[in-house]
Amino acid sequence: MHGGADQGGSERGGPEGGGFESGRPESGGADRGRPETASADRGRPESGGADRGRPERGGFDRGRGGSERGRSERGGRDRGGSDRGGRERGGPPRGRDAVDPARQAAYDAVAAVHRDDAYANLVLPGMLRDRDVRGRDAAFATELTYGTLRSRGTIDAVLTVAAGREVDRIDPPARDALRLGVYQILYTRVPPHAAVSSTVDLVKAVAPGASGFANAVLREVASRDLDAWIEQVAPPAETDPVGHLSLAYSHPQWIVRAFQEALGGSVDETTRLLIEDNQAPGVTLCVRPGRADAVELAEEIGGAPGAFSPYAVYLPGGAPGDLAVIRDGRAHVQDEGSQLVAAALADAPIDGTDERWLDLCAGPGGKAGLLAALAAQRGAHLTAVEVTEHRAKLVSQAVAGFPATVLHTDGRDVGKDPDLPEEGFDRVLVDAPCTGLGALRRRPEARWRRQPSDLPPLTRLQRELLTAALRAVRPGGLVGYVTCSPHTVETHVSVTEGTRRSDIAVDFVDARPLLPAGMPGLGTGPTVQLWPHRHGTDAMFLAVLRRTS
Ligand SMILES: C[S@@+](CC[C@H](N)C(=O)[O-])C[C@H]1O[C@@H](n2cnc3c(N)ncnc32)[C@H](O)[C@@H]1O
Repeated sequence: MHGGADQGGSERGGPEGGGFESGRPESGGADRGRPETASADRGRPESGGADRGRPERGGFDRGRGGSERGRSERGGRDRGGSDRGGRERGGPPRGRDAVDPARQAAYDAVAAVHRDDAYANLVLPGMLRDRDVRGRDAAFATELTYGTLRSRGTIDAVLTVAAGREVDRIDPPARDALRLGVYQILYTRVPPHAAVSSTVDLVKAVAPGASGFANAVLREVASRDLDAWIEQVAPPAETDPVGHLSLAYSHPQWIVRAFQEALGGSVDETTRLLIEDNQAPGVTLCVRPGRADAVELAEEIGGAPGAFSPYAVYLPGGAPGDLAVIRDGRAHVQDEGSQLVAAALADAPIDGTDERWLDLCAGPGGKAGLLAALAAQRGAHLTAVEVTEHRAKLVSQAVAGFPATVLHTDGRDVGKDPDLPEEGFDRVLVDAPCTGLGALRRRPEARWRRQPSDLPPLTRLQRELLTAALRAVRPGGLVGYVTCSPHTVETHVSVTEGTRRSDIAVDFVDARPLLPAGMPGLGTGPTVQLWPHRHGTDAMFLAVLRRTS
């Protein structure tokens, strides 16, 4: 379960640290017909990306091993040839040293994700560090890893046709190497012959005997461009829009359907969202009020103040962990949407006392860090609850020095735990565990791991936590229900069901005026749904409820 500020994901080609939402890279590159997003005109480092949500292509015009060696391509076996065992015609397997370190690292990371259920954003930085892969090589390895994982749906459909067999009938090492090769051919500026020969080298190292097969398959892939392949493998947009978008923009169909429903059925907006999901997001800091100022910090580090959140600073580049401002607790890494929903709850008008704030799902502490800083300025105290021990420790670090108490307990224990009394709080945040479908751009493999079957247990928990929050807030107090998923079952349905099952009466507060004036695309209220393609933020949902009895 993840969401909110727990969105690691360095795509910066280097080890990262020092934040709750680590590394959000910027990317450059071709941008054919990419719809404008809010981020494009507000000083955030631009993310490039070609049509179809292709990840960046700029900069990586590289051949095999980082330099084109002018190798003439050897013909391999026919596509029908063996992809396992046997000795290659070109001589003995050449081993790992024939593979350049960037591609080897990308392969190892992709293989670890598929073989061991690893997370790319966790496994890759360590590999790059341990192998001393840096600079452009690290950036290349990162692009290959993230791009291949994101684009897996499209890549596998192409591979199935080019190989003449289902991808799960290709041995896993050869399959992952081929995926990396297809990605390079169809999505990057790596010259096709270099992508083919470097991938064949990789296959020789990881799947000896399959290189002839790989050579034939990749040459077939290289015979067409991405648009031509999509025309071939995707169903027609006119008769099957969801199926088409799913193949063209590499998202599972159930996720495309959920996005389209949350966007009121608009195919155009869904397309723009999917494209944005395939971009590497930039890094945003959240300054902690009272300790730093966003405009001053932006000047200090050469970044840009956020377009919407008064606490946001867009990072120009480099690893946020290197920044003194993060090390000394003046700021943390946090998506701007996460900042906005936390600040909206803190700023919502309230009658009566306003001293006891509660964050019922606080780990790893992104929103708690902001709320605790605001509480300090406003004479309030934050209680931050987290059920997972190691996350509770992260919350303690996030709120250190602020008026805050961290409870390592179950948020549903309101009324049972003496530190969580019923009617004991003026403002309560429920940043509920969710599918994280609103932050897919940060975790390249997440879209393939998540399943519709994840929804029932999550929505049950969401409703239980919301009813616990309603018990915890005093009459007249406010509850903010937040998810970093736009799936309507986790947003509107969970709020409606959670409040219906509680015998506590509530009114919806219009959340739109709680967001910065002039913020576009906030809908008809009273809830708010933020979107990557509209606001440049994660797809955060916010409902604000006032307890009336
Ligand atoms: C979406 S994340 C919260 C992100 C956090 N608010 C932030 O901004 O960093 C949800 C958190 O709720 C925690 N959680 C799950 N079930 C819980 C429960 N029953 N009580 C308290 N916390 C819970 C998860 O461990 C996870 O850390």
